[in-house]
Amino acid sequence: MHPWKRLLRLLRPDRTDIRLVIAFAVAIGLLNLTVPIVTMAVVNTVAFGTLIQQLIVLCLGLLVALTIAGVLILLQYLLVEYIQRRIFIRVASELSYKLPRVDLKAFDHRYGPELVNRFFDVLTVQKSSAVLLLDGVSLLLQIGIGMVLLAVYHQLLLGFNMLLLGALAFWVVVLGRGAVRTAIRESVAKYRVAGWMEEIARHPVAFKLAGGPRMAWERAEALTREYLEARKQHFRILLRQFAFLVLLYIVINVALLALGGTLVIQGQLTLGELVAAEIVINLILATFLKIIKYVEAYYDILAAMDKLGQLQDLPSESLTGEHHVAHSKGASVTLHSVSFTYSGQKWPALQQLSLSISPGERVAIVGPNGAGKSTLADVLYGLRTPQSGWVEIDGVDIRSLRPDSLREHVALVKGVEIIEGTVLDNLRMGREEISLMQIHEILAKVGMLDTIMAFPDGLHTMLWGDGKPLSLGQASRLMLARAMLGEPRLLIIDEALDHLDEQFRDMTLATLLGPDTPWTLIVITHSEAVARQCDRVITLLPPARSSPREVQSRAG
Ligand SMILES: Nc1ncnc2c1ncn2[C@@H]1O[C@H](COP(=O)(O)OP(=O)(O)OP(=O)(O)O)[C@@H](O)[C@H]1O
Repeated sequence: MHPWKRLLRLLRPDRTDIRLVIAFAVAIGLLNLTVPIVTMAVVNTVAFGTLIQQLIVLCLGLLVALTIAGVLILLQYLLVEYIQRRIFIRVASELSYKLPRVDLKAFDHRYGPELVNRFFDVLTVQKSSAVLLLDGVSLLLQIGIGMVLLAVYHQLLLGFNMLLLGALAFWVVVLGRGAVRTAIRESVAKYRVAGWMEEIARHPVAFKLAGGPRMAWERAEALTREYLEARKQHFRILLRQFAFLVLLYIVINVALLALGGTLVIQGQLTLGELVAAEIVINLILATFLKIIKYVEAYYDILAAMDKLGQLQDLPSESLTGEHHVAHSKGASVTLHSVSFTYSGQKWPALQQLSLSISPGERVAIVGPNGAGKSTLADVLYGLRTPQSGWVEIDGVDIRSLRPDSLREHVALVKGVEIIEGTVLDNLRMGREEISLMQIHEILAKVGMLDTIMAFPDGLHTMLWGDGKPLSLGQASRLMLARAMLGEPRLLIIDEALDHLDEQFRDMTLATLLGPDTPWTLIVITHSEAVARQCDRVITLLPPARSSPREVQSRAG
């Protein structure tokens, strides 16, 4: 979608306020016209030596007009402030609704947090739209009204208007060609620099390697060069547009003084009219040199909309489908010839995989790196849809279920995903119905209760995105506790137990395998000791590059 269309869509809910801002700008423009008109009247009054009372009346009239204009300016300022706030709220709420629902494949080739940096462009949209609405509109009106006024003074000045309009059209269409494209390219380059800085901060240990700082510097330098090149291209267009405005400013100034003077000499224009016309012209011309600032704001806003569009266009999971209704303990799982290939990959990660897991069964999935174990977990959790074959949970094809409904029955523990918040926030994850008693119980079961309670703030201890102040093993146990709290009917654990020491692993396993647990358990692991404790071990082999693979299964 063109950034312009995106902007219109974003501003649509504010259209009434925007119309008001424009209406105010028209009124302010008209009221400001009283300045040249009164000046003309004063010049004529003084020239003909009329009474002082007339001067007082003129000044009072001017005072009233300018006071009304002042009030309108304040109201306009207020409205634009509200529009800015609403833009922020709308973009923030749209994205916070969208991001948890984004289809995982959107992040296969892009790093999500880096992509989300584009949210900061909402500030550009806010600031630039304020500048354009407050000053840009009145500037255009000032030019428009000024031109009408000039046309009223003399038909020769009408000709001048036509020339001016032609010059402006040339300025926008010809000299401005490619400006939106270069503005977008500049902002892409800007994000690449920011993304690299983020990458350095994200890998503090890797960049402490002997060559790390040099690599960080060299890549930053290369990306900065790319940015400068993109900025130069954009600036070239701005500069040529600005140079044309300066030229126009000089030519018009001189030509109009000469034209006005000639008309006065020929008696076709009064002295007062010449002075007023000069004021009007100078008003137009003074705004001329400022136009470039607004044009740059306009290009920036479109580039920002393009960036925000990258977030708005992220594909979402479909929220259609049935709600899953099943109350039995433990879900059954069946895979029917499931094949899945990542986009851009030549070979499948899963190839014609068939297996069946009974309700309440505890199954270990083992296999070498790259065998497709994590991909299988993603498929079962509804994060990825097989290109062929299908998966049944409780005998229901998961394609016909709403993903959120499926995840009320299925939980996946994969990696360490600690969010910035308290321990309690991290455990509940919005499920306010989970009681403190349940939380204490589950923390004790994964051997984390003493650790958490030893922190001065206990359950209210703040955790940071990287899991600090928890160790990797502690954070993994917190992830397990988070999943178990939801009492899923299918619990999939992707290597989380492999991070634990023997004591905590056995303790957690005892909880996971306990006779009263409500789930069917799938544990993906590289640990023989973990696999041995399960009812059954399924070995996944890397997909044969030419023929369907075998699934080996043995009792645990
Ligand atoms: N996001 C992705 N995009 C493209 N290919 C991927 C992606 N994720 C995994 N793969 C590929 O899919 C195959 C299976 O990967 P998967 O992570 O499922 O293996 P795994 O058995 O879990 O491995 P490990 O034991 O190392 O965790 C691998 O060949 C991998 O390169």
